[in-house]
Amino acid sequence: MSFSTYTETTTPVKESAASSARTALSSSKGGTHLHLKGVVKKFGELEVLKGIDLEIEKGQFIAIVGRSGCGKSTLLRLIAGLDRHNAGTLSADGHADLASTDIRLMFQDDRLLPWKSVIDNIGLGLKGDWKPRALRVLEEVGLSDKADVWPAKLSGGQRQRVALARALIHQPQLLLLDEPLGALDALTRIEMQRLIERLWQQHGFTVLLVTHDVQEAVQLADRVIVLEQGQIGMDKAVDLARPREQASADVSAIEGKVLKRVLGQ
Ligand SMILES: Nc1ncnc2c1ncn2[C@@H]1O[C@H](COP(=O)(O)OP(=O)(O)OP(=O)(O)O)[C@@H](O)[C@H]1O
Repeated sequence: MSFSTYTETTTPVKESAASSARTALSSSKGGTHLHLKGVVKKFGELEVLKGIDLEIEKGQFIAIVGRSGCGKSTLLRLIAGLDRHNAGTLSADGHADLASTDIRLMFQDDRLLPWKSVIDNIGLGLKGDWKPRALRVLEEVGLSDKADVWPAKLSGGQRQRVALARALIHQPQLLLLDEPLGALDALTRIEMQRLIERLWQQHGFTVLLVTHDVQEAVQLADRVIVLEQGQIGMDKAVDLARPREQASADVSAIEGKVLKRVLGQ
């Protein structure tokens, strides 16, 4: 995937024509969206990803968990096109690269520009009459009244909502979330989890969420993938009705299995 087709939510340098023209994806799942085959990533002598094979369906919510340093962020960065893999292939919708897929990436650090208002952060890099769309996505994330506010005046949770809005305005097909809720307090985190789930259900984009929180993974995802030592150690389907109660027996049972695997027990 070339850098020209990828824009981080931090630096949305272009408005993708494909994105504007594309109607919202159907929320129905089906068909392979993302296909990774034998993906290897090395940093010098260190082989971080050792031949990842992964098929993700359109509209699926995937959570990636695993011990610190197992390669979760590296995998996301390869899919985002921020880094190059050493071997294997990554393709989307049958194309030999990810060039035709609109991908947005969101980090734990919201990376808002402090010298721009909320709405100007959302419209960063966009051309034409983007303000009505920016106001719409702000409404979707529950911040209609914050359009003209400086980021410094917002709470951590509100800033992450703006970061989400900044991704949403591009109508992404694939949303990559790298520990986006890691720095939030427990209650704000739950609110954000619900928001992400609702937006995913409404928009139908595919989500890859990297998280350290196994409970969060099981609560939100259709599949939880455990990365261990650069390989997929577990690929667990979570076939539970939504919304899922944090403390429900079903969630806890799957959480226990995944946690065991993460801990290598
Ligand atoms: N640019 C880089 N140069 C050299 N080594 C790197 C680079 N990026 C990551 N690594 C190494 O690759 C391994 C995997 O890193 P990565 O950030 O993908 O792990 P992670 O699973 O996301 O960890 P964490 O959960 O702590 O965020 C680590 O050993 C890390 O030090």
